[in-house]
Amino acid sequence: METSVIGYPRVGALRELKFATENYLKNHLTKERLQSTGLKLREAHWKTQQSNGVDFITSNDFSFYDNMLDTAVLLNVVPERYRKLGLDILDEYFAMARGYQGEKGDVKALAMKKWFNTNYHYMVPEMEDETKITLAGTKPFDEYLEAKKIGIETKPSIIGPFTFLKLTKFSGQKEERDFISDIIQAYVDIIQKFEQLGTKWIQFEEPALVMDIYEDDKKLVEKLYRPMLSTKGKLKVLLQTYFGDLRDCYREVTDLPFDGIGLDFVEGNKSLNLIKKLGFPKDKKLFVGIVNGKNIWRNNYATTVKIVKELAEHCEKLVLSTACSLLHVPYTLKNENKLLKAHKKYFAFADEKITELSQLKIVLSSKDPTLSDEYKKNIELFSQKRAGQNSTVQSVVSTLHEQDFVRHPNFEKREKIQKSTFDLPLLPTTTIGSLPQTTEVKENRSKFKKGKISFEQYTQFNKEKIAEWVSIQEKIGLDVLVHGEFERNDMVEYFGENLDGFLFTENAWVQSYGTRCVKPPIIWGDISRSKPITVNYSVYAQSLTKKALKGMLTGPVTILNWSFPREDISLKDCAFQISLAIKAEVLDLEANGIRIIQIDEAALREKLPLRQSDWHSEYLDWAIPAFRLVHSSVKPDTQIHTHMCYSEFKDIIKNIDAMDADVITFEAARSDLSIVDVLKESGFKTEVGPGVYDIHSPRIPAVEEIKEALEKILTKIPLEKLWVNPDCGLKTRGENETIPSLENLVAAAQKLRERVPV
Ligand SMILES: CN1c2c(nc(N)[nH]c2=O)NC[C@@H]1CNc1ccc(C(=O)N[C@@H](CCC(=O)N[C@@H](CCC(=O)N[C@@H](CCC(=O)O)C(=O)O)C(=O)O)C(=O)O)cc1
Ligand SMILES: N[C@@H](CCS)C(=O)O
Ligand SMILES: [Zn+2]
Repeated sequence: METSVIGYPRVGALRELKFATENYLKNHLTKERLQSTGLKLREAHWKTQQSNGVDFITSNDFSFYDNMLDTAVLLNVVPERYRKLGLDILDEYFAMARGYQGEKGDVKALAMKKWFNTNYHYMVPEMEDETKITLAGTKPFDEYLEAKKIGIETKPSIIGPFTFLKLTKFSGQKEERDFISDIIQAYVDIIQKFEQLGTKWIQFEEPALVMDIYEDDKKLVEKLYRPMLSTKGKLKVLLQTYFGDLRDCYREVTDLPFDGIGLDFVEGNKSLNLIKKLGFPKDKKLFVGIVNGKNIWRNNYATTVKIVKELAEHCEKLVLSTACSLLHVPYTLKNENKLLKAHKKYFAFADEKITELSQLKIVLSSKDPTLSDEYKKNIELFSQKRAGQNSTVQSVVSTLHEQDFVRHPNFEKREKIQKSTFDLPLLPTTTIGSLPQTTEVKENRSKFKKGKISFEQYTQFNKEKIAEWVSIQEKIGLDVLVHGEFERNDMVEYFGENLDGFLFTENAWVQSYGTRCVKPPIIWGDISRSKPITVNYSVYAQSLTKKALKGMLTGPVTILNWSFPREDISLKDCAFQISLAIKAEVLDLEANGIRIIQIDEAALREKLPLRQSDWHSEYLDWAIPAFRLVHSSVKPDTQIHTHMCYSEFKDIIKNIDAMDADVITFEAARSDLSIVDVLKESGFKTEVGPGVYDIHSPRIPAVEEIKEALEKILTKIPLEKLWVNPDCGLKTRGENETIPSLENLVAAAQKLRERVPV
């Protein structure tokens, strides 16, 4: 039996690529040094997989920013505004990713969106009417040859044409169908080029096939792949799907002349049944996605062996594979010195997952898999009961009542009460919470963690920073202030560190977008709060100003979705446990005089099933209540805000309104304010702050630009419902970018207020 890895992480076990790229972007590192860091990482990654006996090692899974962006550049899908800058290829690439403001021009970045149901974000390709799709790059070929040079035959991976088209934005009059013949030709050229290079296998990634697929899409798949596959000669083609199953198009896909098809048996609930019911073509290899690429718990060998045995009855050629790219898990447990052995043995990061693949290969190749040592050890591990139970929390969750999820009085009454309590101007200005995490802010935390400074010194620094920024915010003229989140490494990891039931890591970084990474905490046991978490800093910050200052919390669904969740209890129960802990924090903030509390639910959509038919039964029916439970007991004049970013909101907008917050801020500028139409059409009741500028770009938005955005929004949203704020938190920005941007935001709001008759 062979093994395959769909993709390997790329940022470096110690985030080498992040630091090199950020230094290059600050002009602290040459292009050559950046390129050589990339090459070293690629080689190391291939060798790790080779030494673990992986048979299908992927190339072109590396990227300096994002694979979707790489594919766009490869296919010549580069909007004219970036070409016009006249930059070299790499800098043009970064301009698309981050925007550009300099001597050559001023352009915004491409839109950024969540990659299916993960916390990874991709750059949205933009097709203009003038775009001519053609094979315009050499990256996949170059990287294939690099691996070959060191003696490793890889399967190059490229986002497939179906997924590429489905995730692309068409900015002109032309539509998807106008680009089909060109995209086919470009992919034919890719196939032929690999054929010439003597490549054995190529992988097309098509996660969009696990979404709801209708007749038109099935026809499109056929239209794209038939001609592509007719030119493949000796080259073998693997169609790799992940994040779900192919229930809508299984027959059509298996009828196409692929040489291998990769299916997901972790998230693909129906994959096994599809094969049992409809069979699997004898001439194709089935790549069995069985090692979870998104969570860090060890693979259960008994379950895997059972599934593989069942599959073997229907398929002749099986290849064991990861269920998706390992991009979504950290590199290795080897760099975790603080996790106890007793905990570590339950986990598998990317490298340990590769070891699991090689163990499973041996286990499954033996006559009786159940007799092998590795199998027995694994059975033993899964038979042990883990510590970490909290019966009080379990019993509170089990006795929750309908009324626990309802806030009184209703929204309309609260809105009136709050308008008079807060007496804010029209178009109140605010920010999303975090303020620049400068080198000093990070150093302060790092010194405290290493024991170089005391808790008092650490806290004192944060308080000084808060005081400095309360004063800056007042000077800028913002109406509702924030304390700045200087004490937080991350909005989820921080709460994980302060709640019972979580474990944390030292180096378990996972890429979220571009050079930015997160260290998701691990949910080990039942979750509870033993002490107030944010009250001291919030109360201190509020004491410095007469203006309202928002208490800042992360919501239960987001804490759950951006952690590595347990697999032994339901997500619903786990979410409710977190709700109760955050609810206690909300009530403490309120009791200590904090009158506006923001409960971020940036990841609300993340675990929403990719298929609409599964939404309610599997997710929304507990995710929305989980949020309502957190704020249902606050007073009518306590204003509850929430915030969301980088997701598709359109189809769940009514559910978002049903969260029953008083105000919601959305990321919008990065996706062309498309949310505004949705808000209007849905009759959204909650007050809203669609972000008026993109915070992931170093660009400083001009007053006029923000004013225009606001004017556009005001054609759809009533003036008295509108808040003015950036897209998301400002932690990734420098102070020199943040202050002028916020000054311009306040000036834009001011100009519009002046036009309103009193
Ligand atoms: C808002 N978003 C978030 C998402 N997911 C989260 N879990 N959190 C989010 O805020 N998803 C959607 C969006 C966009 N995604 C992100 C993700 C990550 C960042 C980000 O800025 N990440 C930082 C790391 C943050 C952190 O944990 N910092 C730690 C450690 C800092 C560190 O590296 N220290 C080094 C020194 C290096 C240096 O830079 O000086 C050391 O100690 O050796 C901390 O501050 O303690 C990143 O840099 O990637 C933003 C948006
Ligand atoms: N309060 C958080 C939300 C990010 S989604 C922040 O401002 O960083
Ligand atoms: Zn956000």
